[in-house]
Parts: sequence; structure tokens; C-alpha cells
Amino acid sequence: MTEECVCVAVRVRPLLAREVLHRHQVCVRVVPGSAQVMLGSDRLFSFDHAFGPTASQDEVYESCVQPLVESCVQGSNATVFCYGQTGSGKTYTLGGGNQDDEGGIIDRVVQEVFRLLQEKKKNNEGLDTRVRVSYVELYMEELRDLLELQNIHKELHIREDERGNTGHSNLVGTNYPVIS
Ligand SMILES: Nc1ncnc2c1ncn2[C@@H]1O[C@H](COP(=O)(O)OP(=O)(O)OP(=O)(O)O)[C@@H](O)[C@H]1O
Repeated sequence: MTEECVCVAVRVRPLLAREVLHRHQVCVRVVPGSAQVMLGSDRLFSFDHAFGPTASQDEVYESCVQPLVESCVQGSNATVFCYGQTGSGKTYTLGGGNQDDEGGIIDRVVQEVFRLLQEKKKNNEGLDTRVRVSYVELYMEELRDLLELQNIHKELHIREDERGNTGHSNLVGTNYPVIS
């Protein structure tokens, strides 16, 4: 992990069974031992990290996210943002695949946050810590609170409070920043 404020990683997922069946071809390859990907045969792109189809969830988490969790527990803010076209692997990377697969970034962050807080508490008795979570989907310009399923069709709005915290309308005013 570099000391840069923004770190960009690319992950190339394996072809899915149905893609193999339809003889789809791989068009993006990670250059072995580098953080570069080759598009077609001659277009090279550089990133902070490049993960190929065999990269594990652990590798992705340890290189890109674990250092952020550690700095968050020390008091910094951090955002992990997955971007890509539909079917490119955002949900898999964040949430994990099927239930028997290894978990994704969210599972690991939650485990690590509680582990680090527990450690901190051991060293500083009386330390009061609070973990708050919000889980909001933004789709076609509409927000949905995925933790409040009974209100899933209620219209939500992003707002900013007087301290500059942003949150959706269910949360602002209650000191709940959106965790993104
Ligand atoms: N690294 C990976 N290894 C194995 N399978 C993967 C990997 N990444 C994605 N997949 C599989 O590829 C398919 C599409 O991935 P996923 O649903 O995560 O895409 P997405 O970017 O979230 O798509 P959408 O934007 O449409 O929600 C899923 O079947 C997922 O299990």
C-alpha cells in the first residue's frame, strides 16, 4: 500500500462457465509480476495493484483494504469504492460469492474492525467504542435503505448536516455518517 491518498486496483475475474461454453475470449490480461494490464495485444494500463483471475479474496483484501481498516481505527476516514460494468465482479469482491465461498471485503472489514477494537480496549480499559453501519443502495438515481426492508420503497435523500456529515434522510441529525 502506498502513502497516496487514492489507490486504484483492477481485478480481472475468470470467465464464467457460460462464457466458456459460448467460447468467449479473454481480452484483458494482467502482466505477470506487475500492476499492469494488457488490453488486446498492445494497450498497456498501469494501476497501483492488478489482480488476475486466480487472485484470492484474501490477496485483494490484504493489499487494498486492510491498511485502511487499521488507519480508520487510528482515527482516519477511508472509502473503498468498487466500480465496473455490470457482471464485472463488484458484488463478488465486496460481498463474496456463494455461501460456501470465502467472504468478500465486507466480511473481512467487519471481523478486522472488531478484532482491532478489542485489542485497543485491552490496552486501554474504559475505552468506549461504537460501530455504526448503514447499507444503502443507489440505483437509477434512487436510494434504498437495505437494512430497513419494511421501508424499502420509501424515498430517501442524501443530506448534509451542519457538521458536514453526509447521510441519507433517515440518518442525518442522529450523527450517523454514511459508511461507504
Ligand atoms: N473473482 C471472481 N472469481 C470467480 N467468480 C467471480 C469473480 N468475480 C465475479 N465472479 C462471478 O461473476 C459473476 C458476476 O459477478 P458480480 O455479480 O459480482 O458482478 P457485479 O459487478 O456486481 O454485477 P452487477 O453490476 O450487475 O451487480 C457472478 O456469478 C460472480 O460469482
